[in-house]
Amino acid sequence: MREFDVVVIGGGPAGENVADYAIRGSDRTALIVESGLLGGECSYYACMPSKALLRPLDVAATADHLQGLRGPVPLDRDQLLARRDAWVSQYDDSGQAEWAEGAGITLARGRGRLAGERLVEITTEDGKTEQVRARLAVVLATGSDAVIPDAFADALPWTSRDATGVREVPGRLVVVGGGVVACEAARWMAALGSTVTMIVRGDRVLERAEPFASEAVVKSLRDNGIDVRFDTEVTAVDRAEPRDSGLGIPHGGEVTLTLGDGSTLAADEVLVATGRRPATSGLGLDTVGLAEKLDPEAFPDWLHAVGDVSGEAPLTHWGKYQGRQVGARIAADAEGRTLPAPPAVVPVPQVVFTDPQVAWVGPTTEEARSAGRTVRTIDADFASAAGAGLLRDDASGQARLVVDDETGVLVGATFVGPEVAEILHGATVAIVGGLTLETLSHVVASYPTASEIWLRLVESR
Ligand SMILES: Cc1cc2nc3c(=O)[nH]c(=O)nc-3n(C[C@H](O)[C@H](O)[C@H](O)COP(=O)(O)OP(=O)(O)OC[C@H]3O[C@@H](n4cnc5c(N)ncnc54)[C@H](O)[C@@H]3O)c2cc1C
Ligand SMILES: NC(=O)c1ccc[n+]([C@@H]2O[C@H](COP(=O)([O-])OP(=O)(O)OC[C@H]3O[C@@H](n4cnc5c(N)ncnc54)[C@H](O)[C@@H]3O)[C@@H](O)[C@H]2O)c1
Repeated sequence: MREFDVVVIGGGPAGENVADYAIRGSDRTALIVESGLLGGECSYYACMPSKALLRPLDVAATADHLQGLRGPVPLDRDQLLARRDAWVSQYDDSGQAEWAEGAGITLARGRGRLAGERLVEITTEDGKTEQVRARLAVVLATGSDAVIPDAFADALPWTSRDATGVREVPGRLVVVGGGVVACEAARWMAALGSTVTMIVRGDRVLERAEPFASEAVVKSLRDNGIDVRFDTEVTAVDRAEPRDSGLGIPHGGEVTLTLGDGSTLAADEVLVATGRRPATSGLGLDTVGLAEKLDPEAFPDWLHAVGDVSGEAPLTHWGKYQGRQVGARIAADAEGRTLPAPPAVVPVPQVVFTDPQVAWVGPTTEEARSAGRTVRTIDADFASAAGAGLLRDDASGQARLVVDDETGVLVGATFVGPEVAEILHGATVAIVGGLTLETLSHVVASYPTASEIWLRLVESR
């Protein structure tokens, strides 16, 4: 039986990081078991292709709103899809496999499952099985799967994989959901030529963001011709000849959706963007006495979970952080070292690549108050900073800080506006560092950059 110090099931960003950090600079060994493409959902079907499709749209929207340039910038659909294909390396993971080899990580192609204490069974595509033993640790890093509500299952709807991997653009597309996938995908699908209707069961999109962020995104989706319908549910779905026609190609004939008020809506494809669930099925958790719903508290000391499967924030950067933390801990334990304690607060940042962009870190006002904190908010018009106004002629948006009322310490921040993705990190640094507004008043941003929004915020305190 082959033995490794660390065996990781799942080679997405979280799994790659944990393997790397557990062995780097040592003679320890690590195995990653991967059933799909090394690099995971993020690299081929999620973050990378979606952002490859969205970035040119951002640049075009900016160019269309800059006096001195003659717009509108035309979109070249084939070239946009070719850009996506380049960013997913034509769905070829040999570059990632080379990286793993260079990092000293062994790769096993196949599906992994626990088969007892420190044991992992690998089943290859041709049905062969092999058991391997982990001397130090087994790490679950299998990611998450798209949730498809029962009413949609027989219609073989598109999931985010098809939207990011789009090859044939459906004429009429219904997007179900009002979360991050729905808002981002509606945007690039409309730009590619679909007539998009968004069906949102609640009364706002981006439920976890500050309400002003949701409002700004809805306005822009509507300005881009997207029909956003709130408080609407789908009660039945019928499809002519559903078939598995392949990634990014409509999965059959016309789809008819029956809505809560009894009306119907016809479309050429329906994209289900109703959340994701940790990929724990078939992982053999029962072989070590664990339930399929992961409870890391119940884990034996040799077992860990990182990334989406852990049930924590389903974001690549968070999974990578977990991977670095767990990997470093495995290395430190093996070497008898003690790691420095992490900071008291490590908040999760999130960027939504809509137009305007939405970026936040830490709790929103409502989240902080429901958690029993006494906080106050400080708001500023995003365009009030000269550098923000210079980004594009129609620059607008809002910035909000959530501040502990007693101590003046920053606990959360939200930015809505062009390019705010790149402003967010300052807020994350300030929160991890426990900075007060008083200290932030000495943090000088260059003129004229959009970062001067911090000055406007601090001045309003
Ligand atoms: C459309 C979309 C866009 C997104 N955009 C962003 C973004 O811009 N920024 C961001 O931070 N996050 C984004 N996310 C979220 C991000 O994709 C995930 O948080 C991230 O991929 C999680 O990484 P992971 O390593 O936990 O899992 P994954 O990336 O899902 O990787 C898990 C890997 O495990 C493999 N696997 C599963 N089961 C087994 C098994 N039993 N044996 C062997 N291998 C197995 C899978 O094949 C896969 O390769 C997006 C998600 C979607 C759906
Ligand atoms: N830019 C980014 O960082 C980025 C981009 C895309 C996805 N992601 C990550 O991927 C995760 C999954 O994204 P998502 O948009 O699928 O999930 P989500 O949790 O963000 O949103 C799900 C949406 O579907 C709705 N919904 C849930 N069940 C439903 C049902 N049965 N019928 C109708 N509507 C229903 C919810 O009300 C919500 O509006 C997110 O949590 C996000 O962290 C991140």
